Parts: sequence; structure tokens; C-alpha cells
Amino acid sequence: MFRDDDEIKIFYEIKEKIGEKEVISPKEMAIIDENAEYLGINRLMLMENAGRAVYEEIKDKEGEFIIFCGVGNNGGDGFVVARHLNKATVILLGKEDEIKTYEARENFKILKNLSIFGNIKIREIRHVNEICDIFERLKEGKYIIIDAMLGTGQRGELREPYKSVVSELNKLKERNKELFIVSVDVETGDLKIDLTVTFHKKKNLNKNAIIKDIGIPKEAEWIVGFGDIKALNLIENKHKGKNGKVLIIGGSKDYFGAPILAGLAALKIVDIVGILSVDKVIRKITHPEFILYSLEGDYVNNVDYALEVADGYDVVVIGNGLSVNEKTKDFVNEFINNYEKKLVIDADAIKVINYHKFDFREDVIFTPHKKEFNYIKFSSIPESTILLKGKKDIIFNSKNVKINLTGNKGMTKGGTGDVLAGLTGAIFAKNDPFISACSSAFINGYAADLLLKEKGSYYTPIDIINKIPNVLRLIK
Ligand SMILES: NC(=O)C1=CN([C@@H]2O[C@H](COP(=O)(O)OP(=O)(O)OC[C@H]3O[C@@H](n4cnc5c(N)ncnc54)[C@H](O)[C@@H]3O)[C@@H](O)[C@H]2O)[C@H](O)CC1
Ligand SMILES: [K+]
Repeated sequence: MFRDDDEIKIFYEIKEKIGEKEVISPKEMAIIDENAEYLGINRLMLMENAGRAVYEEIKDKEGEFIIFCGVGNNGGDGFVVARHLNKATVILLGKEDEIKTYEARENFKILKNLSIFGNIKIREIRHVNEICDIFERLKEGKYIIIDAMLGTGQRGELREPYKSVVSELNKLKERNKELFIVSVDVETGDLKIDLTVTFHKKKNLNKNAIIKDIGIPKEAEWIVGFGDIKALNLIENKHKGKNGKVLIIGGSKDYFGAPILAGLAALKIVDIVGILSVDKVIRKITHPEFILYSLEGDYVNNVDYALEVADGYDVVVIGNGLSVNEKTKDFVNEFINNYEKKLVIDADAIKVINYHKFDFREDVIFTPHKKEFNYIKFSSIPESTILLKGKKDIIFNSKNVKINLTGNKGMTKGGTGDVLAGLTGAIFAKNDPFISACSSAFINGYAADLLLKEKGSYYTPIDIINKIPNVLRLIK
């Protein structure tokens, strides 16, 4: 399965096997939205297509149109609907200068220009009692209410004035049976709706939705882009240790650099990085940032001790420089079959696992290159995530598959894989496995691309590590 050299062919083979996701979460949609822009698709165009799609569904309805708009792009879609209707009252839940994005602001400006002629009426409100007159009118008669308040950016409990507007509309819906309420993309809070016009794919929050294509290509779902990085939880918490703890288990009498590179990469993201290795390696580590755990002997051993140490960490990254022999084979298999938390399996560890006895559970990420991938034996695509490194990286599990296009030939240097493994473990500390593997592949490659511009291919894995913060600053 998937042993072809052509990554795109492997991608389609995997896609064929795992099938299409028909319903997605708002968070997944937000990533697709961002990655459409990463592919060069203009957000103004998407907003125009979204607003037009809603307009087409409601334009023949009888009654007066009242459009409730938020300050995000859901509101922006509402501005576009108003323009196409060319006869509507637009109620902005906020002030014009609070509108969040260029594309929404541009559409609001157009409405303001049109409003001079009286067909478009605009109200900007902070508090629900500024529109008592509107709610009074809605008590009887035919109205089409458009909910362009909140879409995929909705988080948590509704804040004011959204909360009161939604509860007023729900009361009016009970009272006046001639009200027709349409939500744009995603219903705002618990708003009672007659119809939702959602874009691109059905959202898992939608109740009664029709799906409209707004020109987002499928490739926006297939490529790793800025959207994945923007969706990451990174260093959200100021309390030490709350931003993740990663333990690197690697190194041997033959290799000491690999676990250090993995550890240095992880340190760019998480608070605590431990390295568990043999004393020949540990005594070569002079970096004060690491917490060190030293074992006797030439190869990592003592599973009980390793499990005890690992219990104090969020993620274990295992394999870098471990060496391949009977001792490491025993250690790795016993460790991974007893360790129940998040695991990144890289390099030598990939080569020594008894796959027929391994539980490919969800919280495991493999980071093989093509040759290492041939060691991983599975009968059907596993729940565990596989980051298959290549000119194009393919990231997949039994539910998802994506391709990462960042990176260049300068990354073939020894140690680049260790950097990726450490970075993957660090992101994984606070994120789900699939987005962690996608994002670390993207960030690692993007850092290398920035270095290629500066230095040609003559950059080192340490250069990549030191470039990671620039990539995150640029995107987050
Ligand atoms: N590809 C597409 O699907 C397209 C979608 N479009 C529309 O854009 C919205 C998503 O826009 P976004 O700005 O990311 O989010 P929202 O408009 O949903 O809201 C963000 C805004 O609202 C505030 N907010 C969040 N939660 C709450 C809350 N509980 N109470 C009060 N306020 C809240 C938050 O501060 C944000 O500022 C998508 O749904 C589509 O309608 C594109 O226009 C076209 C392509
Ligand atoms: K909405």
C-alpha cells in the first residue's frame, strides 16, 4: 500500500480509501477558508459569492428584509446580501470601526454609499434597547430576518448585544408565524431558524441547512497552509509548565546529537523539555534548559524508570539516535505498549516495533521518511497519524489526509528529521495529532524555505530551529 514515489498518487490513493468528509466543524471550515486564501483565492470574492448565494435563496420571498450583522465576516456576508436585495434594513451589532476585516469593511462602505438613496437603511447598535422600534414592528406582518451575526468564528456563550437580540427574535418567532428566519453559514447561538444557507460543506452545528458552493476549490481542504497554523493552541497560558512538557527518549553510545536537536526544537514551543538517555549522551549535554535523566549502559534500557519519568510529561518523542539492536527493540516495544499518553515515534524506534502487536491508537504520530515508512506494517489505514516525509509531505490517518508543500532540498541534511520530531511533539502537547503533524511539517519546511532565500542550501538543522519563531511570528 502507498509505496509509490509519486506523492500526489499516494495522496489520491489514501483519499480514495478514507473517503470524503461530508460534515465538518466550524474550526475545520475556518482552516479551509484561510487555506483558500493561502492558495491565492481572494476573500472579497468568497464573501461576494457567499452573500450572492444567500440572496439567490431568499430574493423571491415576500416581506420586508431585516439583516442582523455581526462585526466579523459573517456580518460581511450580510452586507453583501443587503446590497443584492437592494431593499433592506441592516442592523450592525457594533460600530463601523469595530468591523474586523478589510473585506467586511469594504462591503459596509458600499452600503453606506447606497444608503443615501434610502433603499438600504443602516443602524449601528451597542445595546438591544436601541432597536425596540424594530422589535415592535416584527410583532406582526411578513418579515424575512437574516442572521448574519456570528458564523464559524463563534466561540462560547453569546455576549451582548447578540444574546438579547437572539432571545428577542426567538420570542417574536413564537408570536408572529409570518416571520421567516434565515441564518448565514452557521446559526447564531440557539436562534430558532427556518433555513440556514451554509457554504462549501455542511457544518456539524447546522440544523436545517442547504449547502451552497462559493468557489472554494477542494484543494483548499487538501493542502496544509496558514489556516492550520492559525488554528493551533500555542503558548496560551502564562503559568510555567502549562504550555506543555515534552520528553525526548533517544540517543545511544553511537549517536548523541539527535535527541539534543529534537529537544532544542521542542524548547521553542513548550515550557519543559526532558531528555532521557544513556550517561554517555547525557554528560555531553551542556544546555541548561533541559531536564536530564541518565541511564547506565550503551543503549536506553530500564522501561519502568522511563515510564515513571514519562508520566510527568504530556508527550514523549521516542527514537532519535536510539540505535537499532535487540536491546533497543525490547525497550521500545515494552515502552510504547505500556505508555498511554501522546507519543511521537521517529527514526530508529520506527524500525524496531513489532507492528502486529502495536495498538495504532489516535494519540500516536509516526514521522517516517519513505524508507522508514516501509517498516510500518498495517492492514488498513490506522487511527494513528502518519507524517510521511518527502519532497511533498503526506499527513494521514483513517479520517484525514493532507499534503504539505513547504520545504526544499537543503533539508536532506542529517538532523532535520530530529528537528521535525521535536517540533511535532511540542505542538502535539496542546493540539490534536492530525493538525500537529500537518503544522510541524509546514513550519519546519517554511523555516527551511526562508533559510534557502537567505543562505541557499547551506543552512543547518540548528538554523531551522532558530527560524521557527520567525515562522510563528509571521503567521500567528
Ligand atoms: N469559506 C467560507 O466558509 C467563507 C466564510 N465567510 C464568512 O465568514 C464567517 C467567519 O468569519 P469570522 O470573522 O471568522 O467569524 P464570525 O463572523 O463568525 O465572528 C467573529 C467575530 O464575532 C465575535 N464573537 C465570537 N464569538 C462570539 C460570541 N459568543 N459572542 C459575541 N461575539 C462573538 C468575535 O470577536 C469575532 O470578532 C463564516 O461563517 C462565513 O459567514 C466568508 O465571508 C466567505 C467565505
Ligand atoms: K449566522
